Amino acid sequence: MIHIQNLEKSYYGDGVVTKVLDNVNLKFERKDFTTIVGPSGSGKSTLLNIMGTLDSPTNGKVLYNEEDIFTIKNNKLADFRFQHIGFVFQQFQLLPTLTAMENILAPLFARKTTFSKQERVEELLELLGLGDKKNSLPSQLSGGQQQRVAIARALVNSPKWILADEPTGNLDQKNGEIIFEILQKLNKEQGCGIILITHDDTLAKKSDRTIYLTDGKVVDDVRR
Ligand SMILES: Nc1ncnc2c1ncn2[C@@H]1O[C@H](COP(=O)(O)OP(=O)(O)OP(=O)(O)O)[C@@H](O)[C@H]1O
Repeated sequence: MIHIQNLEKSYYGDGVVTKVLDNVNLKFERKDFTTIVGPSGSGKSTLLNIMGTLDSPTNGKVLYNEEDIFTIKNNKLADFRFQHIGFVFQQFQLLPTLTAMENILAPLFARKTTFSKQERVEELLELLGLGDKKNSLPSQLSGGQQQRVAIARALVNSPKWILADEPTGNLDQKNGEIIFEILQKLNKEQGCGIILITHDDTLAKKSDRTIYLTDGKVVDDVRR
């Protein structure tokens, strides 16, 4: 479970304080596919980045199974992220000079694993329908295929959570739906908790729960 308590994020500049997140309190369970929606600038990415330890709050706590992630020492934070969280972004963020297979393996570089890296990458390529693309460079792949490589990379260490910031934002509707269905399957069949930001209302309505943010505040929380 992820438990967010009294979360606040403010930016200070030119003598002005901008409150981007205002007293956010939420609990997330791994069984749910949760979407976060809201107008541009409402604080969605800031919230997800803080939940993923990519940014820090001004006040408040983020607990993973009761552990306050902002008390974890900096040198241990990368390990925490590696074990618990897979990130997926709108811009895919693949390394352009590495093949699909090498991109998927990148998070395991210089890490010892209890599983065979080669077997894991083959399994993921198969799962995401990329079996024939393992030696392709990102530039040789379509947007949908690049996003599937990015999802495989996020999954390589079997994280408990996937945090996805508009993963379908750069894709056409059909590819957006394919990506959404892959994430849905991961949630329902492998118990991977999904928290996904989207501007697409149709996709949001297909999720188990939608959190609505406006001006940094949770204004609605709908379960289906
Ligand atoms: N480093 C920063 N310094 C100052 N203000 C910032 C900084 N990062 C974000 N903000 C502000 O915080 C607010 C929330 O930004 P955020 O990216 O979280 O919104 P969002 O809901 O994800 O928007 P979008 O849908 O456009 O991606 C915005 O008003 C933005 O300008």
